Amino acid sequence: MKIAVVGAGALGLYYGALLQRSGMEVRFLLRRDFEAISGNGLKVFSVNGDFYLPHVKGYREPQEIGPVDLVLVGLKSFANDRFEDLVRPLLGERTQILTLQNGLGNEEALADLFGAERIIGGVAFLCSNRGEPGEVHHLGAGRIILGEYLRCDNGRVEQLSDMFRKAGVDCRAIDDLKRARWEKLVWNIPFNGLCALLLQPVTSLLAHEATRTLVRELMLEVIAAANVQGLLSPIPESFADSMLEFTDAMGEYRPSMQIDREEGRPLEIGAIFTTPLAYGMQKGINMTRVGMLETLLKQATL
Ligand SMILES: NC(=O)C1=CN([C@@H]2O[C@H](COP(=O)(O)OP(=O)(O)OC[C@H]3O[C@@H](n4cnc5c(N)ncnc54)[C@H](OP(=O)(O)O)[C@@H]3O)[C@@H](O)[C@H]2O)C=CC1
Ligand SMILES: CC(C)(CO)C(=O)C(=O)O
Repeated sequence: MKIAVVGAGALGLYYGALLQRSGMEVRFLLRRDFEAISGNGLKVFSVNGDFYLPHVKGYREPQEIGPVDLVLVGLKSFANDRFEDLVRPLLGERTQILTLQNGLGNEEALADLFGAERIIGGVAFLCSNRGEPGEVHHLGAGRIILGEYLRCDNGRVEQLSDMFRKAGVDCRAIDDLKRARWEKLVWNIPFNGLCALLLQPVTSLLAHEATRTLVRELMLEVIAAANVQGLLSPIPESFADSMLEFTDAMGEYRPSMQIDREEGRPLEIGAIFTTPLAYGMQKGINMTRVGMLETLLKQATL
């Protein structure tokens, strides 16, 4: 399988490197890291063992890559307005597009431009950061769940899961991508939002009764909005408690949105807050606390 990685940052470089190491032909669309990677290859520092790829195919323009079998999208969602320029030149008649971005609306944006039947979504439970040009740091986790954007035959998602598993990624196919996306938001909305706002790690929120309660209330709002979206099965309220326990075990973790704010980068407020709020409103659910958090984040990053 010939794969193009569009959005070759913390997530795209990490998964792309694993796929190349397992024998796939991977072509990376590079910007900041073009010279470093084209000249000296890619170093992966990983909790599962470091490795080095001396020869990596890097390109500055998608036209130089041409049509591939799979486009792996790892852009931050605020760059989705570049889909047309960056993805179109990579498409052949049967090219599949897999987005591993966080939040809602990414599959829809790709489907509107390139056709819904091409689109596959993946929810990545990964902690990776960029390093110096030519380096990526995998700090933990890495599991992916994959689902079709249109609910139909799951065959090709099973094949992609198999490809990721052969590359060493814990990966499985699921029937309800929409449910998986909302489940991830149950974590991302309170923790990414509050940690980015306060510039404090998850432990600060969990240590105090009042902020722990606020996190849980935000989670319950997200679950209520999720459960009117036509999921195959509802998300139980107990999911909020399991997410709190999961986070208790994470220690001083700083969510990606907090790191982005600390480093002065734009935040993915649209995909993680604005679009879920709109989907809730369309079905009559007003997530008031989530709306307040969205407003505060926008104010804080003006
Ligand atoms: N990192 C993680 O652990 C996880 C990330 N995610 C999600 O994955 C997505 C990607 O996140 P992450 O990898 O952390 O983000 P990064 O900012 O590290 O990577 C984004 C990449 O996109 C590239 N890019 C942006 N615009 C262009 C363009 N016009 N042309 C070419 N390349 C471009 C950037 O280029 P340049 O090199 O020039 O900066 C960068 O390499 C997000 O939606 C995030 O929420 C989900 C789970 C975990
Ligand atoms: C759930 C978690 C911690 C890992 O994927 C995450 O999504 C993040 O840091 O943004």
